[in-house]
Amino acid sequence: MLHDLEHQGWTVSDDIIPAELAHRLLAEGHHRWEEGFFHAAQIGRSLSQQRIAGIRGDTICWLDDTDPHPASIDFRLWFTALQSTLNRYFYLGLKRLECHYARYDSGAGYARHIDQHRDTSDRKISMVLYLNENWQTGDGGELCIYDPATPEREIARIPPLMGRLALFRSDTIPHAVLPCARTRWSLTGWFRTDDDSF
Ligand SMILES: O=C(O)CCC(=O)C(=O)O
Ligand SMILES: [Fe+2]
Repeated sequence: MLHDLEHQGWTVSDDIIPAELAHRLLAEGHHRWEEGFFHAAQIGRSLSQQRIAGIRGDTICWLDDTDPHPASIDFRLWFTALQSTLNRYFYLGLKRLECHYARYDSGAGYARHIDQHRDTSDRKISMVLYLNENWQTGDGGELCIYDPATPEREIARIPPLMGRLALFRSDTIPHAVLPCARTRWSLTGWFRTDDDSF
């Protein structure tokens, strides 16, 4: 996995996250959704933020340090250990992960983009954990990875299966979410090199 991340800039694993943790995270996502904690996702940063549903159709719910949800707390422990591994292996100096639930309604997707914002390089590694049970071929919603040198060229199409984890470089890897045919759940995060601003 680390080898692929190093050499091709992205990697996928189906067994790195404990299955019971993924199921608890999905249940927690449903709960947060039902309680009304999701809001429309935006594109870009602060003042330039805009919502263009045609480009990015998900609604999101950020995790924060003070969340009392047991599954989130366990997930935080888990990705902190992953962060240590990435730092040991790549000397990246990662300090924290910012992370949100994402829920794509049927018909929604996310057009091709790169995760690192133009004016800051603090996002180093992107992580997406998929939380969809019984996802079928016709359900769409695949993560598409494109060639960094030729962004029109698709090099992988990854169905968002329950417990699957994708990791990729935030600065170089163009990717997109194809429109899904049913509700699509995930947790998306970015390992960053800056301190929390609070
Ligand atoms: O959910 C995915 O597969 C990718 C989401 C994504 O690219 C993003 O939120 O920046
Ligand atoms: Fe992205």
